[in-house]
Amino acid sequence: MEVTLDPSVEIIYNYFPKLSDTQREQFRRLGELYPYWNAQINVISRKDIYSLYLHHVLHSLGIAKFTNFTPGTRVLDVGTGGGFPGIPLAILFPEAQFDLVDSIGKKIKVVREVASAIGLKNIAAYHIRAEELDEKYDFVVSRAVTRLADFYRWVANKILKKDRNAIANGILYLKGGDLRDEINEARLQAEVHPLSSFFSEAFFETKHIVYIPV
Ligand SMILES: C[S@@+](CC[C@H](N)C(=O)[O-])C[C@H]1O[C@@H](n2cnc3c(N)ncnc32)[C@H](O)[C@@H]1O
Repeated sequence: MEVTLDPSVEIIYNYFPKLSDTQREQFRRLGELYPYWNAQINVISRKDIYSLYLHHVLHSLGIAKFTNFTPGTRVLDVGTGGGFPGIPLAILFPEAQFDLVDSIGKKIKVVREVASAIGLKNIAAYHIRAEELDEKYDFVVSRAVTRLADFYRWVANKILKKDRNAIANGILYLKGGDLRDEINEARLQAEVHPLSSFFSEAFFETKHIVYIPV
């Protein structure tokens, strides 16, 4: 399906200038695959698909400006929807291993189709509720799923004890808006990092990464 995305994939290349040819091609292909799949199974609002690279791909990669994932790191993306933030992160960190889960099966179909079309080998996608998952990971990433207090209850027991990265294992949650109430409600020791310190576009002025070491 032909749609003109604004901005184009160049915004990803500009913020991540060291990508390999394979990674550049994988990011470019997302601009064809998501409009195609989204027309059949809604994973991004119809209007927002034009902002795929800014609102979805680059937003997901905010986590990669905050931390790297060393080879062998295991990452769980809870409530991944069509694959955000999991798919952009799996492209960027081909030697880390990503499990993407969602409670809606048809969204997982989109994740599998996109991952397979771009030859992503470091992803597995499962139709399962986060609370039912019985695995452990170095990091749990997520965007826009539920309030932090509930989220923490779902995933705190899924974090491996032994750290293998520069930052301690834990939760990396992409959030917008005022977070103080949510963090206080959850009684968590959380660090809030504004994405505007990594990206200059106005979209990121209200966006944050919440990092909760577990
Ligand atoms: C607003 S969407 C966000 C999707 C994606 N993370 C994104 O940012 O584009 C929230 C997603 O969380 C999923 N979800 C909600 N509760 C869940 C649970 N308990 N376990 C797994 N997925 C869940 C929903 O099915 C939905 O796809």
